[in-house]
Amino acid sequence: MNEVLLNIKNLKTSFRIKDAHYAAVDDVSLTVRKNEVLAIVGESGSGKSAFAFSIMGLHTRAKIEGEINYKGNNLVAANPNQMKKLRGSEMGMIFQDALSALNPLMVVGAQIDEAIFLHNPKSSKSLRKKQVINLLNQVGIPRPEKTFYQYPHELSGGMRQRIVIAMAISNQPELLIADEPTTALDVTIQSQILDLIKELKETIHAGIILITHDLGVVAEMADRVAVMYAGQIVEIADIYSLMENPQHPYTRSLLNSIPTLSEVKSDLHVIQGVVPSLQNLPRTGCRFASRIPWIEESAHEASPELHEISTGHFVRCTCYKDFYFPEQAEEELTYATN
Ligand SMILES: Nc1ncnc2c1ncn2[C@@H]1O[C@H](COP(=O)(O)OP(=O)(O)OP(=O)(O)O)[C@@H](O)[C@H]1O
Repeated sequence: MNEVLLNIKNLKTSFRIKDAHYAAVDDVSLTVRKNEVLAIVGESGSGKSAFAFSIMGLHTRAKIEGEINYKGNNLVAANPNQMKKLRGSEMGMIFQDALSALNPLMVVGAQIDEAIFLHNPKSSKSLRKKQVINLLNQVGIPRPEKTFYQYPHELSGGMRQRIVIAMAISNQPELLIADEPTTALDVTIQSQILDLIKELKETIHAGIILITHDLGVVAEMADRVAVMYAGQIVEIADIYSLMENPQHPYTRSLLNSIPTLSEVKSDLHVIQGVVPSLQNLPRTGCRFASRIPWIEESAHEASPELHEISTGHFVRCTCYKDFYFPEQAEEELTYATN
């Protein structure tokens, strides 16, 4: 098995709202190995970005507790300068919105050049130019020499996202975080960008955290998957176990929402509702209980833990054992009486 790159223990990221702190990431523990893609999935508001920003040291006002051990150093204790050095060199991030991640007043080649220069100030200009052209080639830019001198607004959304990826990998990061890297793109471009990220895993052997709300993307990309709900991991497993044997009601609902060509999926088997706002998150008991009110209260644990149901496959709370979709019970009843 590949070496552990990131070992996160009991991470808690809280934001101050009025007079109190509220945890958007609440007691998350996980590892990321070299050469693996760990996908983090969950609906909007489940805490995925807050988690990613905590690792990269990008929160300015949040209170961060727990440990983020990266190659043996706890990043929670690192100062802003140390984090700045790590970002863009050993750790790269691909943001959702390429346009706001790029400087509109600078040609894209110069922006990638700057990323390289920042971490290799002794490298010569001509060598850096060659590196930029190589990177542009690597991310599939058709005419790198021309694109070097173009401004972000002159490029399409897909091309801009490739530039952001080129910047993120310019110093061969060991850890790459991609936060919804394809959300803003159309389907064809989306699959090209995903292929590119897959290729990066092969070529730079980075550990990759891929954040998405799209389980279709996960199925295509991930080695392991962590499902987040209301700031907590509710299920974590390797991709096969998660897809073949999802257990947590939330994971089962998310999977049912993926349309497939071979199967007509029932809308009825998708749990309705949204993640509560930060101030309204239930902090005791099963956080998902209010979305599955038809499940007996006694099925939930008072303080839900992650249970290992098979090697490396963990599920939070005992409610998964008694869970059913209400219409499923009705369908089964109809079938039995016909
Ligand atoms: N700076 C902040 N101050 C206060 N609350 C915040 C802040 N950033 C995020 N939150 C809240 O924390 C919770 C988690 O947000 P986060 O952006 O991490 O979710 P997400 O799963 O990444 O969602 P999305 O897919 O929409 O990006 C949300 O309730 C959000 O409103």
